[in-house]
Amino acid sequence: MPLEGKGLGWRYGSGDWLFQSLNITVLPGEVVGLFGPSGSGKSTLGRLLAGYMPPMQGEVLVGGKRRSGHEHDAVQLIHQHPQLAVNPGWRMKRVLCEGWRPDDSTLAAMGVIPGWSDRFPGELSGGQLQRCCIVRALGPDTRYLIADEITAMLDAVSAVQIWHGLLRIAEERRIGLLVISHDQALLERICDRIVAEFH
Ligand SMILES: Nc1ncnc2c1ncn2[C@@H]1O[C@H](COP(=O)(O)OP(=O)(O)OP(=O)(O)O)[C@@H](O)[C@H]1O
Repeated sequence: MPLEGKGLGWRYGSGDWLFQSLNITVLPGEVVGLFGPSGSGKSTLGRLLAGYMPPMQGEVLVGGKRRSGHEHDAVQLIHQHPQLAVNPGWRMKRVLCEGWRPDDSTLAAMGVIPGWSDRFPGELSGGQLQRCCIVRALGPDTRYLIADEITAMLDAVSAVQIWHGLLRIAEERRIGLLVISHDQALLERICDRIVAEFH
């Protein structure tokens, strides 16, 4: 069941179109990089594919079926800043279990340790919190993950650990990844192919 954007178009308000007639496909288990100039609309495209907002033109299909605007199950989006993606007043055990009850192997693969359970998000580093956000998004219904600059703010060691764990899980579960990044070297290293321009 592919994730497909067909003929997608978006603009904010009455501004110029960020993109029109844009086609993109991610297959199960495929790692696709999305590279483009700053402000070209990569994050916007990610939000459309994840169902955060309905496209102004075109459609998003999962397994050939058109999705409505508010389904977040099969396609999950991970943001650059995990601090903005969690409730700061919840302890991590509650954050982690927001969508599903993570199994031990997923927690271990992403390096999430039990000692963090009673902490609040503000008591974890950015990299630790990002790992938790990734685990939270890897519920049993997840087929595609949109990773929007998910390691851009992390040190190289944390970034390598996160990609190592995530790519392993994605391969095992045949989850398709759309990796949005400014880091061309990273994309070349981890992606099966790179979509470098909007068309
Ligand atoms: N909510 C919004 N209202 C108005 N304009 C917006 C909104 N969100 C984004 N934009 C504008 O739309 C354009 C595309 O933004 P977007 O974040 O999708 O680009 P991007 O390619 O991901 O950029 P970057 O690589 O810098 O993160 C930018 O010019 C941005 O200022």
